[in-house]
Amino acid sequence: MTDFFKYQALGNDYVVIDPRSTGLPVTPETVRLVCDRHFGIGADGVVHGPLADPRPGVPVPLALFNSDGSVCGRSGNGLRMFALHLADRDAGSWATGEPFTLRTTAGDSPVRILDRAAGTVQVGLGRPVFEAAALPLLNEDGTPAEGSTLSVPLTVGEQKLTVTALDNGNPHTVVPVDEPTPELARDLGPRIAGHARFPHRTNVQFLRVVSRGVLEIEVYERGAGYALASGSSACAAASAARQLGLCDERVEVRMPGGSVTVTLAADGSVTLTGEVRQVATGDFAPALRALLDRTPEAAR
Ligand SMILES: N[C@@H](CCC[C@H](N)C(=O)O)C(=O)O
Repeated sequence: MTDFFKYQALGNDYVVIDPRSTGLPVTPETVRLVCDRHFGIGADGVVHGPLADPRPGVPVPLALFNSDGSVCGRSGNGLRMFALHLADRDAGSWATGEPFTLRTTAGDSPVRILDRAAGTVQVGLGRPVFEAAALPLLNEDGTPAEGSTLSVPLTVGEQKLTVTALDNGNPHTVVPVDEPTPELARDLGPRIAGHARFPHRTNVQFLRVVSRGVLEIEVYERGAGYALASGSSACAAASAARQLGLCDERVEVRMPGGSVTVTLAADGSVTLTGEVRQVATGDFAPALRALLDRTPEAAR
């Protein structure tokens, strides 16, 4: 039996916990401890699945968690890592390169392993929604905002920003800037992510349009903090740039951990393609397993 399978996508790392390999109770507390980079395995999040026996042609359910223990509806990188996990562990129809579907609280996402040796995996994230109610977004007075979220004003402390917000299974706020830097993401990112106008919080991308075919972003993730890469963030930045008329239907999105390709179809649906790699597989040491089994939820 194997307790965990660790993967990364351009440095955005997740621990896959497969209930067929371990009986570990996956709760917000156990996720926080597993993701702790000093006392646990260390990761930006956990993928828990499959939550039902995988059957060809049937969406495979799974759950996604950020490193702070919060549940998230979709993870462009997490879904692609789990797809590779199914191919690595189960082989068969999961490894043929034929598309299959993963199911999370945000809905169904088609995935496809394009090149197993190179770790090239693709996921479809559907059509993003640029509506205030979808995020949700509040007005400054705390009432629910309505209408489009393209180029809306957002005051953060003394700064008056113009941002584009959207939902692609997760809430995102794209901030066009002249120069995205890690320092900017670490400083302004959390103040936007936890802004009172986002009652569910938001992921944040600082965007520079290099050309109509190349975008550059720095990412501060809701529930995980500064990230070297993020799949749904790359898709959010590309979708916003497309809506604002700033990029073509196929763009390279550059992040500190590397680049992905985002394709924006005429119907608005978004597809992400990029590299995913397995990092490690292993078992929790008895001391850690004892702590994981003793977390409040696990103890119930
Ligand atoms: N890293 C993920 C996004 C994870 C979820 C996000 N932090 C949220 O809470 O919405 C990705 O690659 O999409």
